[in-house]
Amino acid sequence: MDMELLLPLLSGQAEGPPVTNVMFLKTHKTASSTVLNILYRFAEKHNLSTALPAGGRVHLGYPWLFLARYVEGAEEGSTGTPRRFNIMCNHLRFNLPEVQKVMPEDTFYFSILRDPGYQLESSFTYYKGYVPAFRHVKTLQAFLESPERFYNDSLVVSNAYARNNMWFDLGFDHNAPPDEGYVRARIADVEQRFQLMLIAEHFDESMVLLRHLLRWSLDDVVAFRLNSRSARTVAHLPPESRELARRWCALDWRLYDHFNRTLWARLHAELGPRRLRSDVARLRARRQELTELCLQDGAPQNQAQITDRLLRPFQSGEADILGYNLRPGLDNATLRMCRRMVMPELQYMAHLYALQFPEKPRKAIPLLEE
Ligand SMILES: Nc1ncnc2c1ncn2[C@@H]1O[C@H](COP(=O)(O)OS(=O)(=O)O)[C@@H](OP(=O)(O)O)[C@H]1O
Repeated sequence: MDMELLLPLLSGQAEGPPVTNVMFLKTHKTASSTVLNILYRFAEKHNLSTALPAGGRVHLGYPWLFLARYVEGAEEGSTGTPRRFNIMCNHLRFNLPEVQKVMPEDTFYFSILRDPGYQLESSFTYYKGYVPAFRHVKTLQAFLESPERFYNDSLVVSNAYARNNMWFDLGFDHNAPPDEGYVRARIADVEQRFQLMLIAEHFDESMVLLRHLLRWSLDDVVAFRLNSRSARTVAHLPPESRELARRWCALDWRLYDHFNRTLWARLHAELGPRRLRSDVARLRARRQELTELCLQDGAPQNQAQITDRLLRPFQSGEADILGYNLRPGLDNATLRMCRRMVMPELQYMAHLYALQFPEKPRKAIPLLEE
């Protein structure tokens, strides 16, 4: 008997080649940069094409609804139709017909959600000076006590980060009243298009299911936490304020609550509790191994501590965004692998862009040009 053929079955891995056409809707402040790193690494490893922002841009037209022309090289397809890509994962506001112009028909669609009680706090710190609704209020608690004093719903686009940001990213009206029929209809739309919605609070379980559905290897979905804040810049809201945040972002709360429940139902249906436990344990053990192999001090560092400028993450608002130093003395192959795991989003995007479009001017990364 050919053991090679049996191996996927024995390890519980679904049969068939890995899925290589993938669209990830990168929502905001939801652990989406960690997922993007996973997708960029997969694209590079398999020499896949990625739908990258055109020219000097760093996202795909956000916060405007996505258009195919925001993608570099989309217009270069044969017979007048846009070119198709394997992987799409940069920030965009979802607009299915335009996404379908650049992604193949058999694309796997997925996204990630986070409890708005935490997502909004992360957003407040990160976008404090940028979002009109946050600009003139000192704390999120003060904002949540009387949001109508600070929030002008006619500033639809610039205030998108201040209310129901995930709903907005999905392309819906984030100021709509949370009426039952409306909410259910939009959730049904998401269910119809997206094969999977990950949950940031259950990141490892989410990765295990993603890996199973995409038939990827364990290392493909092992990642370090990217874009996290130092403890100093995280505000711990009291439970009442968290509740207010969930009420203020009622559309996001309904979305999150629904997909949190369906994630667990799917984990049990697709994997079962024993396999889930053992897969999560394997994922964590492998991450621990790679932490010891790759990272100096095994923990994230702030901007000033990161010695390699190319590994410094973009900073925003009042958030102190952390990155990593690599262990010195790594051999070339290990260094290459570890470097990609800690490379911040903008730098990795510029790197992929240069690989994919060698004839075009390099993407300029502002924070690296001091
Ligand atoms: N693996 C994992 N599990 C759970 N949470 C994680 C993970 N990776 C990143 N994070 C947290 O996600 C927050 C950053 O989100 P994003 O990368 O989506 O931000 S961004 O919109 O791209 O700027 C940021 O949250 P805050 O620290 O609360 O700001 C990260 O700490």
